[in-house]
Amino acid sequence: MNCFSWQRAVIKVGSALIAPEGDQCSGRYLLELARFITASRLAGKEVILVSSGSVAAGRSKVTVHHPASIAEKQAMAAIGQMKMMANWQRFFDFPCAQILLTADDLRDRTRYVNIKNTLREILKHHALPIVNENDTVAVNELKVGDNDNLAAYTALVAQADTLIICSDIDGLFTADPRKNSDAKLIPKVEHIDDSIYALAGGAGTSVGTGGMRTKIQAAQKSTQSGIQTLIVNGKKGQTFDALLRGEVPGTLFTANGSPKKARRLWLSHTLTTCGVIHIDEGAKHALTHKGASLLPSGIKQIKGEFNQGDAVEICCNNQVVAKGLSLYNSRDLLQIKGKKSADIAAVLGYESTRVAVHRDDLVLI
Ligand SMILES: Nc1ncnc2c1ncn2[C@@H]1O[C@H](COP(=O)(O)OP(=O)(O)O)[C@@H](O)[C@H]1O
Ligand SMILES: N[C@@H](CCC(=O)OP(=O)(O)O)C(=O)O
Repeated sequence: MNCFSWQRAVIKVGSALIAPEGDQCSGRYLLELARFITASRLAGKEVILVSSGSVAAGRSKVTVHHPASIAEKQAMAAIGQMKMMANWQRFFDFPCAQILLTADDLRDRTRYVNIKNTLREILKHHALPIVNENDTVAVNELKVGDNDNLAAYTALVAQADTLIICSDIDGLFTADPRKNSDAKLIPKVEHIDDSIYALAGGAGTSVGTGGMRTKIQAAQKSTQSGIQTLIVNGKKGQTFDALLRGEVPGTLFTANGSPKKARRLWLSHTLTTCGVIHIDEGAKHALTHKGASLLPSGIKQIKGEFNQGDAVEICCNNQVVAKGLSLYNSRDLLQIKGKKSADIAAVLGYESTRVAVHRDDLVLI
C-alpha cells in the first residue's frame, strides 16, 4: 500500500455517501469519516470539507415535474443544504462553517482573495469549513458543475497539500467495476494523460455527478499544482483507519513538484482568458528564460477584445507559452504593439506603464 503524509487536506464527500438512498441525508457513512476528521485535527492537521448532497437531501421535499426544472432543482438545493449542514454538525463539538461558491467567485481576483482570507480565519478559529457549490444561484454558465473539480479549486485556494476524494468505490480501476468484473484497482498514478481518462466511466448512482472523469480532472488540476490527490472508498470504515496510519487504501495521484504561489495557481487554473497576445521569439525567451515581464515591443498581434486586468493567453508561433493579466485593454495594445517603451506615451496620448503583462501576473504554461 502507498504511504502519504499531509498537513492541510481538502476532503471531498460525494452524494453517494451523504444520501445513499438517493434522497434525504444519512449519517450511515459519515461517522467514521467524522472520527477521522476529529482525530486528524487533534493531531494538529487542518481539514476543509467539500460536501455534496444538498440536491439529494432536498429531493423528497420538492414536488418535481420530470425532468425537474432549474428552479425546482435550486429549491431542492436550498432546502437540502440546511439538512446537509445539520447532518455534519451533529458529529462535531466544534463549529461548522458554511461556504457556498460559484465558478465566478473563483475567477474574480477580489472574491478569490476574500475566500482565501475567510478560509484562513475559519481555520484559525478551529471551525470546520464546509464548502459546496452555490446551487441556488448558479445557472449552468456560472457553475463549476461538479464537486470534484470544486474540491480541486478549493484545495488550490486553501493552499492545501492534499486532496482526498471520498466516493463509493475503492479508487480508480482499469474500467468501471460496476460494468466490468475484471477491473483492477490502480494504486498509484504518477502521470495523468489520455490513457488515464480513457479508463473513466460516468457516475455510479443517480445522485452522483461526473463519475470518475471529474475525479481525474480534479486530480490533474491538483497534482499539477503540487497537491497529492487520493481517491478512497468512504463507505468502508477501514479506509479511515488506514488513512490515520498514513496509508493510501485506494488510488494515490502523486503531486508534481511543490505547490505554486496562490496567485499563480489562480492564474493557471481558474481564470477564463478573454483574448490572445501573440509574441515574438525574443519576448518568449525573456519570459521563459529570464522570468521577465512582457513588454509591448515583443508583441506581434492581438486577438479578441479585452479590458485592462483581463486574463489573456500569450502565444508564440501559435503555441500557448503563458497566461497573464493584461495591463492594457486590447484597443490600446493594438496601437502600441511592437513599439519601444519610450514611444508608448506619444502613441497613446497618455503616460502609462511600460509593461503589457507584469511577471507577477504571469504564469508559464
Ligand atoms: N474506472 C473507474 N474506476 C472506478 N469507478 C468508476 C470508473 N469509471 C466509472 N466509475 C464510477 O464512478 C462512480 C463514482 O462517481 P460518482 O457516482 O460521481 O460518485 P460521487 O458521488 O462520489 O462523486 C463509481 O461508483 C463507479 O461506478
Ligand atoms: N452541489 C451538488 C453536488 C454536485 C456533485 O458533484 O455531486 P457528487 O458527484 O455526488 O459529488 C449538491 O450539493 O447536491
